[in-house]
Amino acid sequence: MTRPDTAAPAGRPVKAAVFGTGSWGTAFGMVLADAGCEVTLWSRRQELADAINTTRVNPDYFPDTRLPESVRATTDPAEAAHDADFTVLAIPSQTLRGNLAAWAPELAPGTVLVSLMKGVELGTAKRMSEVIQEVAEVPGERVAVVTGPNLAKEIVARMPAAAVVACRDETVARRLQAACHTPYFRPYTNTDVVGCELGGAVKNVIGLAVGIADGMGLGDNAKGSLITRGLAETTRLGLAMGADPLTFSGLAGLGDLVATCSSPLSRNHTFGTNLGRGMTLQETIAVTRQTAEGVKSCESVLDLARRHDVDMPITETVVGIVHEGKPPMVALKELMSRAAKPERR
Ligand SMILES: NC(=O)C1=CN([C@@H]2O[C@H](COP(=O)(O)OP(=O)(O)OC[C@H]3O[C@@H](n4cnc5c(N)ncnc54)[C@H](O)[C@@H]3O)[C@@H](O)[C@H]2O)C=CC1
Ligand SMILES: O=C(CO)COP(=O)(O)O
Repeated sequence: MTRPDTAAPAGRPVKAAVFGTGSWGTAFGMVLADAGCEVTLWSRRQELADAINTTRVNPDYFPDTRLPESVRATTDPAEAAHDADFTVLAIPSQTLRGNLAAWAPELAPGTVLVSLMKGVELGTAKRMSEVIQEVAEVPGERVAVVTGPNLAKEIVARMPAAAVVACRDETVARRLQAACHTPYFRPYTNTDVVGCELGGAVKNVIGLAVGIADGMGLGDNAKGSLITRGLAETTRLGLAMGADPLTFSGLAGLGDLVATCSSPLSRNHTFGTNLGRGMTLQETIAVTRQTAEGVKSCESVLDLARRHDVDMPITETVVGIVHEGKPPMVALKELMSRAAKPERR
């Protein structure tokens, strides 16, 4: 594939480095390769990089999926980053700052940094694109976000999905859109980076809430109510932070929320279900082998809400259950007995 814009040198394929060889890093690396990019995955572990290079399979995450020939792996950040047009970050949100500080000196000049992460940093309440700009010292125009209803296990099976590619600079968004567009993966562009990132981070928290309700056996009316009111509180926060409210009725908002809240493949939903069934936090953490971002980000989302003076009762309830040991039944009673109010306020 030649580069999708005239600004880039012609004559070689688009190159992408993907830092993080877990579920989404591996799956998105496959999407990029299927779209014609040359992809280098960065892995923490040599055995995993070796396995990918020799068997074309990531045995830890997708043992039944053969990765395209144009995907290779390395543990050397400089080798992964070399000459990359896109540098994709797919690690747990709370580890981004430290990791990126180490990788920053190796980044290819002019590379576009792409966040796949759906979290908010604890302590600073910063979105991932803000952390990237700060640590890599790049302008917002060189930072993009890919988000939407993209459960990695379905993507590696090449099942159809749409997504959002967001960047303040629409030309950059279009370049990335072209670099990851395949017959099964349909990316739309958006310039509302704030809204797209908030949609992804808060849906994990609402996914936990819906999971808890499912685990408690509260039924589908409760689920529909939580999804809708969850979207309402996400939109309230977004408005306070300057996002476009329409973003939340799109793929980064409603689309992702519906997929997460209805799928047993969602780690956040499953985490919540286990809590709702009566497992303790420690037991639930022990059986969750992958990243469930909402568990940490519920606190940073609530922090953001307080900084912007926004009421987020479902997020507050999730923090109460997950981090303050509040029994789900007590939390439910509190949520249901809040003062009556109009729907749109
Ligand atoms: N799995 C999915 O379906 C989707 C995940 N995401 C987001 O992508 C991000 C990554 O999630 P997944 O790939 O699913 O997680 P994962 O748990 O499957 O993989 C995380 C990867 O990061 C690495 N890692 C863990 N701790 C690290 C550290 N301290 N330093 C460096 N590397 C570390 C792991 O070795 C692994 O390669 C999250 O923010 C998640 O919300 C977004 C869309 C879909
Ligand atoms: O973000 C996701 C789908 O788009 C994945 O959700 P989980 O992290 O809850 O598995």
